[in-house]
Amino acid sequence: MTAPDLARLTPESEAELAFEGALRPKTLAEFVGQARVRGQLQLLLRAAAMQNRTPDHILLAGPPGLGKTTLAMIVAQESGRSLRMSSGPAIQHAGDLAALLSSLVPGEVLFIDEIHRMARSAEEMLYLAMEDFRIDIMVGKGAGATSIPLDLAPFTLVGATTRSGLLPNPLRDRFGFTAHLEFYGTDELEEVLARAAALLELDIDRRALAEIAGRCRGTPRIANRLLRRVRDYALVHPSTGSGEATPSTGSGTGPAGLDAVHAALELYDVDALGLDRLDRSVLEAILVRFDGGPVGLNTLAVSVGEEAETIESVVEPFLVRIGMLTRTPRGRVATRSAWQHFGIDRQAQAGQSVLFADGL
Ligand SMILES: Nc1ncnc2c1ncn2[C@@H]1O[C@H](COP(=O)(O)OP(=O)(O)OP(=O)(O)O)[C@@H](O)[C@H]1O
Repeated sequence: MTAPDLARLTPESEAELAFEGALRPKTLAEFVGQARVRGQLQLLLRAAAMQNRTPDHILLAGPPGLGKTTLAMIVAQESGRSLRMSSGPAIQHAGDLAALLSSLVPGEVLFIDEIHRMARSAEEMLYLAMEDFRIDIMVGKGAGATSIPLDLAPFTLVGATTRSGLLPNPLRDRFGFTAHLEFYGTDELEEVLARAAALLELDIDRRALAEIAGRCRGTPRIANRLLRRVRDYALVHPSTGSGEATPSTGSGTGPAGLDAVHAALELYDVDALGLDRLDRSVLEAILVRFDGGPVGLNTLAVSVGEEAETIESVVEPFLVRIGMLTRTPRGRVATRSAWQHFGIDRQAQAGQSVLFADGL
């Protein structure tokens, strides 16, 4: 049995959703990192407040777990408006969207997660709604069909996407502002972790936090998830504390320390760079089965038994960012760092592949 994927990027259970909810920053000031995006949003919200109008529509683009939902909630909170949440996969017909839009109260913030997965017919309805706060509802079919215009209450749409390239240009152009969320630096992640540890009243030493920060793929969701597993580990194995007495409890084991982090992350199959089982199988497939590449996305997906979309939107962005993978017009190619990280000798590997190709 393989270890559960700690670094998988969507919340996996009700308990995890509740855990994420408890740790979500509620204001822009509490939101760690992404300084440029925070500044841009602040300006946009202040200008709208000064003119007493709904803020412009906002598109949040970036890999999963970087804070898009959190920012949508903050936009509503900071502009003193209520938030309605939906997602692209839940809007499969224009009628679904019409029902949602026509029930918005004036000034409401509508958050559509995974907006790139909305039905095409709904997308087209959204163009008019975003621009003129109006939709046309089709009644009847065929030659007798008529369209009835319906005025909507003004609203702010906040769309989130992990694949902004899939959004049609007319939709992308209707957002007044697009925020591109970047992976977080280790200092920022340490701050995210220190904040979460304080909220969870978890006693953990600074070196342990720094170690987790370096192993969470630049992603706050994974940072919080790893923290939770380390907390479990330290609870079950109190001897993995830092050894320093905790002033508050007087306990001899002290705060959770580096040993707990190393042991918990090894148990959950997260390596020194934060790569998890899927990251490693993608890289190993490229290195061993395809001689380092180039290999096409679909072939790669079949070879590791995973959806191409997951590889493209979840696995690759981080591997590209840490310089292990490049995308070329001919396919994915592993870099020298990837060969080194896996300790595979490129020449020896090429020799083996020739033998296989010759049927020897
Ligand atoms: N800048 C941040 N500071 C502190 N915590 C953060 C930050 N960004 C995200 N988090 C935490 O990470 C978790 C995931 O964030 P969120 O749900 O907003 O990500 P997302 O980008 O919407 O993910 P998805 O694309 O899967 O919907 C939340 O628990 C949130 O508290």
